[in-house]
Amino acid sequence: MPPVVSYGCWASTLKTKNSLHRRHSMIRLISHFAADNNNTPGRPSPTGPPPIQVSFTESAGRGVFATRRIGAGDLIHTAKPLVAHPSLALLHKVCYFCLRKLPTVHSSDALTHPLCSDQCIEQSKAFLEVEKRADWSPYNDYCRSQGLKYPLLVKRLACMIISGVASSDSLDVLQHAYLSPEMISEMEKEFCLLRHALLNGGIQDELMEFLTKEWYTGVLARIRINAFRIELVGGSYEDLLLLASASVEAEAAVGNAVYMLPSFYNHDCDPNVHIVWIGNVDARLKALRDIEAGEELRICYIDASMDHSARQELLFGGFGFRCNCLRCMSGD
Ligand SMILES: C[S@@+](CC[C@H](N)C(=O)[O-])C[C@H]1O[C@@H](n2cnc3c(N)ncnc32)[C@H](O)[C@@H]1O
Repeated sequence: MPPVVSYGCWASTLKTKNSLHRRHSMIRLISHFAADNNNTPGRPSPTGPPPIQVSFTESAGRGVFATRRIGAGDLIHTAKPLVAHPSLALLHKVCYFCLRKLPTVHSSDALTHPLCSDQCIEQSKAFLEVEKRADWSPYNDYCRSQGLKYPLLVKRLACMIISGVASSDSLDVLQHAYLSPEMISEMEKEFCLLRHALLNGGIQDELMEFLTKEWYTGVLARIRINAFRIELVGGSYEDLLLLASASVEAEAAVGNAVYMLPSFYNHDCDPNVHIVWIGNVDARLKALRDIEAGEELRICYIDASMDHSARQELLFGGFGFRCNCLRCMSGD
């Protein structure tokens, strides 16, 4: 198999402290992913690691590469979110933890935090204990009125950190967006609402030391580039109805989530991999065609049926890059 990494590039970048940190983070990321994959039913290879690795690309930062041949239609790996949150319009219709359409409600406070199973109750217990201490209506109302969805992910992450189930640097390894001074000052209001909600909920100062404006904007800058909008597919007729009613409320997605490994997939307007959500927020990465060892795996961030200039505009506006995929280079 040809090397997928330029070793010259590794040698020079490894000299800096930053890149050492990056490399350690990368190792952490791969172990995180391996653990996740081994715990997931229906994993692609029960005997070995998934057929991918994260390495540097020529012109799009880090990317995901095949370590062996992958067949069309193969499930490459699955991924659980680092953080997820339902759309505000569907708060009472999907599980507050895994975003599954609610079959039955098991939790005692079903109206504000409906959960779909004992497993979701267990996994959300720690951050919900923190979250339930605060009154979130001003924060949620502000997000609703401004059409903001990503601050909800920051709120959940903050509650996870305070409860001890996540660390304040858990998203640091992800690429961040450039934020203009205007964008940063627009975040002031939501940041203050978040801090006040937690302070008024009696959270001790020492548990909130991480919650600075810099932390808040840094997390949002990463979420902007790396969050996935979750649209469930392949479910029942009721799923389709749920999505239909959601779009009437101008919220087609059941929620948003950030993952570790899927965040390293670069974009291509003619992708060889797609990401799907069947039933809940757990992501499944599947090969769209045969992929050779050493080939980069890419997903499509946007609607690939748009024309060249619309795609370029959306990618530049939303993700801050000019797409260099073969399709764009050919002017298609
Ligand atoms: C979700 S991240 C993908 C992983 C990223 N390359 C990294 O190093 O973490 C998205 C970013 O990757 C880069 N990128 C992804 N697809 C690209 C493409 N087709 N052309 C140029 N840059 C791309 C852009 O900088 C974009 O903002």
